[in-house]
Amino acid sequence: HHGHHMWPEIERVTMEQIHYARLSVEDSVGVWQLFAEEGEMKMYRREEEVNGMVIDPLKACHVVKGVTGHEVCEYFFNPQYRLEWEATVETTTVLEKIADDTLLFLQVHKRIWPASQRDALFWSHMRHVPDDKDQDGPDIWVVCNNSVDIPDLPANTGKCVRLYLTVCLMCQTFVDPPKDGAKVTRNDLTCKITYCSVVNPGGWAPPAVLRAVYKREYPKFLKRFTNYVIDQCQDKPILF
Ligand SMILES: O=S(=O)(CCO)c1ccc(-c2ccc(C3CCCC3)c([C@H]3C[C@H]3c3ccccn3)c2)cc1
Repeated sequence: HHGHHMWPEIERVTMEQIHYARLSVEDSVGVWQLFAEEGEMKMYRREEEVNGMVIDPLKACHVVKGVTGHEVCEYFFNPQYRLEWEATVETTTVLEKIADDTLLFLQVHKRIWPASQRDALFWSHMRHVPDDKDQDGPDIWVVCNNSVDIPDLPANTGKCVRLYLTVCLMCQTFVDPPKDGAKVTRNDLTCKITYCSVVNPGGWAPPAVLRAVYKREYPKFLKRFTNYVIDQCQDKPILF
């Protein structure tokens, strides 16, 4: 797939998003506000507007027991599971298989009152980031979603307003080695999840309204997704 014309952008955006996901909210540029906290899940946002449109960057940090980062990324990436956990997506279509780990999606999102209905055209790339030099480096899996413009699929021609997104789901897996060489079980697994997203709604909506929708929808979204993965994995062999 390295011959695909989108590949240089996919490579650049994925590596850039991994860099930003790894920055802790403490030492990141700009002020992150904690706007939601539920158990291990902490959600931060920065208030940013472009041409009067809210595009608040979001960073969510979550810790989930009993699954690996590979499993979390697989359920996020693979279109066959999408409609089982994505409550705000009406239809999802794979327009092109760029590679086994890279797909081009066209998604129609459900209308979220009072905003008009949105669609999104984006590539989605899943990658296992090799450990650092030493063996016990972090075991990281990521999925990066990034909007693209395709002349044959122009924005805003039908009923939907085209939104623009850059999303990165980064997962780090930790295994607590069980006593005396016993087999690793799901109880020994901890997955540290960092979810970063910037969504440009593509058309003006009242900032206060959009921020209320973000505040309500993002915690629901990440909780529903992670609970879905835990549920799907619990009686399956571990995928490291
Ligand atoms: O992680 S993904 O790549 C998963 C791919 O399926 C992803 C997640 C979320 C969105 C999305 C799309 C539309 C909206 C807004 C914009 C104006 C009106 C709706 C929002 C804001 C409202 C926030 C939100 C957060 C989570 C779920 C839905 N709604 C988010 C897109 C892609």
